[in-house]
Amino acid sequence: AKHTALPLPTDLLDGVCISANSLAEHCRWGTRRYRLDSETANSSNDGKLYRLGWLLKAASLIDLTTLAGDDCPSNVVRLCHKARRPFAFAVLDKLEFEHGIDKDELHTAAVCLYPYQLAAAKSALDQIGASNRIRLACVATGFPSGQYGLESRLAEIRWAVEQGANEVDIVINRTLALQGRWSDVYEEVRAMREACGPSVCLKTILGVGELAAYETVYKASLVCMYAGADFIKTSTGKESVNATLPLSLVMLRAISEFHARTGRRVGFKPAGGIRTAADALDYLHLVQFALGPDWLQPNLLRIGASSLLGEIEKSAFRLLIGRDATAGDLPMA
Ligand SMILES: O=C[C@H](O)COP(=O)(O)O
Repeated sequence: AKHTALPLPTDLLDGVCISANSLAEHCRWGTRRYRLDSETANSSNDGKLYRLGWLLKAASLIDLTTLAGDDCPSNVVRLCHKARRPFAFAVLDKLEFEHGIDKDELHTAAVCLYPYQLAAAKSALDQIGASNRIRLACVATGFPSGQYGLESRLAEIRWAVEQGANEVDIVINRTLALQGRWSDVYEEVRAMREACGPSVCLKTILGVGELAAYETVYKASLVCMYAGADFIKTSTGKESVNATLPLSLVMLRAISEFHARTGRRVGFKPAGGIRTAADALDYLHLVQFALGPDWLQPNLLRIGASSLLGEIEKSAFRLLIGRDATAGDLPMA
């Protein structure tokens, strides 16, 4: 069951103060720990398997995204196929025959699109028998700016749900957040929660790069969770600053605070600018450190990314096949 809104405690946002130093220290440490260099990974079998395991985990958490003005059914259908078979056949065969991994179990968590592309994606996923494995996510509410009247933003959500979206990624109204009008942010997100209905997953995008201060990111995170968000998401990918480790840590601390106060587990979705395999592993580590290993599963963690999967595929190819992939090795990338 998806979350419902809870009343916003009146003193919730009083005295919030976040030290930039503690965030920076932790994020530097996190980065060092998971960046196995390719030499270590190639020379030691343990290092190789360790890295491979984390790469497969990262791939399984991706919301494979296309959000371009020139999206058409052709690239949307290819994206759905890629989500279902994320790696080249040479990689899948090695994983199956040498590591006992069932290649049917390897796929991304979701595809994420504009609402207009939902019909094409839904029919592609149905056709390849993947609708029960890969979630159909779409952005809504005047993405990416959110600078539209509430009624039209709510109508977009309803239309997306009618088109078959299982998950809706809304943007919060950054104007209200920057003005500190938290009860208005809460009411808007609560209305969006209602527009999704009880079975559609609501992800709230904060647009952290536009929120100006760590405290604002923390408060926006809490307000969205009280309003019924199932996930809080960093960014649209369209701001000039998107996901970063320190801003993510602020959101993870808010998730932890919310969990302590209410017993509810809310998911986290870093998105925007996460491109390399090492970036992805940094985020997995950060989440594991801040919230524990329970959060490393698709109902509590997603990575929103358009090009990351191709980089993970190249890393997996190098580890398993022992050379760099050429364009012909990765036909659908
Ligand atoms: O939600 C996902 C983001 O829009 C993707 O951003 P990206 O293209 O920088 O990976």
